[in-house]
Amino acid sequence: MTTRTPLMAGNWKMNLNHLEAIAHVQKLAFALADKDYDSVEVAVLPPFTDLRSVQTLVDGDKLKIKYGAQDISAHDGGAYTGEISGPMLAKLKCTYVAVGHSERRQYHAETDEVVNTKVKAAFKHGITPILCVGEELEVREAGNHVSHTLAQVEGGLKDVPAEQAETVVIAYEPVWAIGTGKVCGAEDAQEVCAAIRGKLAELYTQELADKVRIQYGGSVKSGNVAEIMAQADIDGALVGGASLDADEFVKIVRFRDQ
Ligand SMILES: O=C(CO)COP(=O)(O)O
Repeated sequence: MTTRTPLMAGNWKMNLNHLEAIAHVQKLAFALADKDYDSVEVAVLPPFTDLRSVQTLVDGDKLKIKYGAQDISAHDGGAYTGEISGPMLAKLKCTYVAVGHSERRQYHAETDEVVNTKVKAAFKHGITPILCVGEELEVREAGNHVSHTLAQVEGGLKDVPAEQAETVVIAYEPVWAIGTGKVCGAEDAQEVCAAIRGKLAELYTQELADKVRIQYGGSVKSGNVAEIMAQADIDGALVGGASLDADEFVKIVRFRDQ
């Protein structure tokens, strides 16, 4: 049997300045016990301006919490005003980076091609991409949610070799469930996550597909996380709003108690 350690990651989006970030991570560190980290990997994805502060705290206090960024430049350096490169994130010891979040696709016109170059940039610098995929409401209503999402998986992983792809994290986040309070039904989420695993098996091997962690994201809270995590192909959650409340995020990490 494959054992995939669940990954609970808090995507803070554009919330919490660096001082608030320190206070928030300290609260999480205080509340989480060693036994929590034994069975779940816990990560936060703060804004870029918080990363150095979070790194200093995690290093200084030897915290088990992991952290990462919300985006990465496709380029390693140069005249790209406003962008943050893989080497910069690697220097900050980021474990993860979210790539292709629907808000980047929507507001920054990120295509699957752009997302693919960012996935490759992350791997090049030893950072694990959390490849975000998921359909808009019209797509689901038209019944095309599976094919739409699988095309994003295939596009995001184009020409990514198996030895890298086996460590990718995929986050299935139906756009209509993000920040809306409308959680995707656990079985509906499972349908798409199982199809994503099937696609990975087709692109690579079943063995590789069985290793990859697939998260669900979209209005995850302590009240619905247990049902979501009970699904066979869901290996964690990418949590937006609820991750800004430390107590609530800790309850999500302890989904087995909910
Ligand atoms: O986009 C999300 C995480 O990346 C989900 O956001 P919410 O949990 O606020 O719906």
